[in-house]
Amino acid sequence: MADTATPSKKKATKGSEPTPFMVQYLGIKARHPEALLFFRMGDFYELFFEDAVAAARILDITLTARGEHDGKPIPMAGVPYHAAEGYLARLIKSGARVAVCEQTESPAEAKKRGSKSIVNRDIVRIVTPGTLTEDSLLPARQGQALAAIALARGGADAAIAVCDVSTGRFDVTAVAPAALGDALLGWPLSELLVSAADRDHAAIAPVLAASSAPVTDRPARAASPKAGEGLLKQAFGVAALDAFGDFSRAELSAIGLLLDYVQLTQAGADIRLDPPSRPPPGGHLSIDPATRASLEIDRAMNGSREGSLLGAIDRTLTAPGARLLASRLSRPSLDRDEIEARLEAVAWLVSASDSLDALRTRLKSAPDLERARTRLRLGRGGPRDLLAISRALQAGDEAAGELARAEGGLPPRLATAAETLSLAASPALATLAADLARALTDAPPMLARDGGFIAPGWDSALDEARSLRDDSRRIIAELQARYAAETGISALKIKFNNVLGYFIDVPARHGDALMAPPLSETFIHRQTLAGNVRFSTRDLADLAGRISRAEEEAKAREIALFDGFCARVSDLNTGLTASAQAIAELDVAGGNAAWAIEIDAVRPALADAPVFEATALRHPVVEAALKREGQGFTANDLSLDADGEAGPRLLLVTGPNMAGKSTYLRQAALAVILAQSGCFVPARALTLGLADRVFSRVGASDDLARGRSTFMVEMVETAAILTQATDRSFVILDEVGRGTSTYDGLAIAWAAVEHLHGQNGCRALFATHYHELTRLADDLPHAANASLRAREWKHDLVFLHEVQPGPADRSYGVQVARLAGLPKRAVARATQILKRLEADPASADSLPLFAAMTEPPAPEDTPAAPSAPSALLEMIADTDPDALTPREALDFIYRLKSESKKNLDSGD
Ligand SMILES: Nc1ncnc2c1ncn2[C@@H]1O[C@H](COP(=O)(O)OP(=O)(O)OP(=O)(O)O)[C@@H](O)[C@H]1O
Repeated sequence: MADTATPSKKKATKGSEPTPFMVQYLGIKARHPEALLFFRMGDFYELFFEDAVAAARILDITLTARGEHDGKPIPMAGVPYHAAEGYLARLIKSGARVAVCEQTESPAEAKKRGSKSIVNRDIVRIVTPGTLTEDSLLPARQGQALAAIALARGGADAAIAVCDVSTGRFDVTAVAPAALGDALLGWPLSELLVSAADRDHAAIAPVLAASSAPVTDRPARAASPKAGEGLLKQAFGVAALDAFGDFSRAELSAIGLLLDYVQLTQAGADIRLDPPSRPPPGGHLSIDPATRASLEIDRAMNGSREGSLLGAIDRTLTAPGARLLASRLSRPSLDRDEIEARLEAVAWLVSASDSLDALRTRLKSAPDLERARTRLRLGRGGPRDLLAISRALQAGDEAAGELARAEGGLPPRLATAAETLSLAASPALATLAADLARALTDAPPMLARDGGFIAPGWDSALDEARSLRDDSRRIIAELQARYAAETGISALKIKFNNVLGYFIDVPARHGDALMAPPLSETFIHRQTLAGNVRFSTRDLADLAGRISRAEEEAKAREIALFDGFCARVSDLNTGLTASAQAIAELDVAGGNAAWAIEIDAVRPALADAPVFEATALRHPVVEAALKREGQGFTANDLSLDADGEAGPRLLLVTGPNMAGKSTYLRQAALAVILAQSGCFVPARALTLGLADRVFSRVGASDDLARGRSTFMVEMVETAAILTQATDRSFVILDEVGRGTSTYDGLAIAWAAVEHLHGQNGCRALFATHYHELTRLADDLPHAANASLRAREWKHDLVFLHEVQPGPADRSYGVQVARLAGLPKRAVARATQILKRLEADPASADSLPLFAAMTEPPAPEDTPAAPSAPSALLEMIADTDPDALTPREALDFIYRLKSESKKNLDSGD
């Protein structure tokens, strides 16, 4: 219930003296002026002053006014407590942060301190984009990262600290200051912290400018290495940091910045993170944001997951598994042993399909253990989180059992995960899982205070309190029957409401009888309404007291049991973390195996040499899209070797528009990413020397938000590639130079190819429409040409999507334009111009080309009038699909194929 000390009209101040309520409000607000203050008043969170105006605008809720301050009305807006999460989500999404201020005592407690006392309140949490834990505010299948960056030794050293407060993950990495931006890549960043002292440093400013996540400034003192060390020791209850390894000053500074903020946003509550982990020695395959976007790794161009690589390959069944897969695809590995271990697990499951099916059936029922246990540790969990832990442990144990049953030895990854999940090997977790399964009801409420989640039979004190409560209810029913008999009023009822509590209710016409002796000795009048009169009795009051005491006792007992379980969860945190990770590991291996079987993918072979040798490689996303439309995908080979031995270092890819150049380029880059993430690849075979970076520059796109033109974006990205690619990198460049005039574009593309080939020395694919570039293959020792085949057939262009050695013969741009529906007149004119240009390139400068067309050109290449049906069409028309056996249908397809080949070969 709210206290009454709201800024009501009556209590409004006329002059400068604020009400006690206002003093409390302003005092709390002053502690976090940058956050919107959600001020708890009874069943609402109220916002005042500018906060109310901002929230009303963002949430589209009513802005009212309540009372006055400094002689002016106080703007006010409110959201119901029970629906607060949805409003919070919208505020956070709009970039706001919210300080949640709760009542820390009941109005009754406040009254005890004095009749005019107002209820004490305090901030319990600051909700920011990087510190969410609620399921409803977080995408289940995606992680979130709160990162802090810091410098030390005058900017000579740098470090990042990253955590996910919803799962407890905590990572610390020392990096070169120039590599700070790279080190942040691949994290699903939702908030970035920086110290005011570092903000303008040359190594930091560009990182902040490029950050896709909101940046939060923190005072310099929060980034002191000393403070970082202190917080780290305090958070993990250790006297010395030896257990975690050595930390540099920059690392401690980043840790300090991060932990201080976590503590601040949890309003000083204990920090609940897992011990800090360091990155693998080799680091990760680095993928910059432009490459990530153009390869559509976790998000398609339109921003959705569908159409992305992740969307196409994700077959995981649990939320932790989905998050692990997303993080692996975002930060593929550079560590050959690690990659082989992941691949080994997938390969084993691919070959043991019975175990795979059984494993996946078990994992299907595993809830999000990772986030559930973190919420419980943060004091934000509920009975449903306890149930999630019990069910996940159970499912994990069953999954481990399925693997243990399989014949032959398990690969190390699966064996370790199965061992971790086997409850027989972890008695404490086994007991916790069993206790929770017995103690909890099947569908417990979200919040512990709603009660009713402990099953009967678990706790005798609770059962006793409940039976007392239920008993009392039975006694009330008996009392009602007795009073009805004694008074002769059959309509007499015992009812309950929040104002009177339990009372006796009779129709108005019987009221007088109860108010007159002798009944008035028993019945005490409470209230007269239009149609009813209400009474109480001493017995009823006694009983009501017993019921409410029993109810309170039952509730308190349930809360105590809940707290007990939370403490056990906290004590078993290390084991639960390991279980959550093991479930994710099994789920990713199982999901990858299921996908590999489904789309016929193979295990990539890893090599020392910087090669990429693929047979029948496919593009997983384009193939899936074509399959949905009932069309097939043409697989292609590709052989590259940065050393120039097993194949060219750089391949120039030409071919008509729409022939499949971009697809060919991208599928190669995606194969590198898939393989180094530990996934199989859609090919018949792939041998890969690990790449340190993948770069992609595909298609032109404006970055209007940052005020850059298409061409500028293209050049900035190309520059990044030419300056950063090493001989271990893998680069795809598509139509670089297209965004400017022909000669400038050609010159830039030319120089880029030479640079990649001679300076960077990396494996590269370069798609271009500049035919002149194909000559480079003659001059550069490790460059070669390849092209995508297309055929003209009956005035139409047929794309074969097959890659062949050598440059494309011509570009077919005009034919593609016709396919796209350019008006016939324009197509005819384009053909005319093209012919002249081909005959005499110098004519581009001479007149009639750009003069208006006076005479329509002869429509020489407009499609012919419908010709006699081709043999192919006749064959199809003559066939009745329903009359064919499967075998005949297959034969028919072969005949169609051979007929179509005849047509194409004859150029018909
Ligand atoms: N190997 C393939 N097998 C089947 N269909 C393909 C294949 N490659 C590409 N396609 C189809 O062709 C379409 C165009 O491919 P893509 O964008 O790669 O062509 P492009 O040569 O790069 O075109 P442009 O030069 O106009 O950019 C794809 O959307 C896909 O539907």
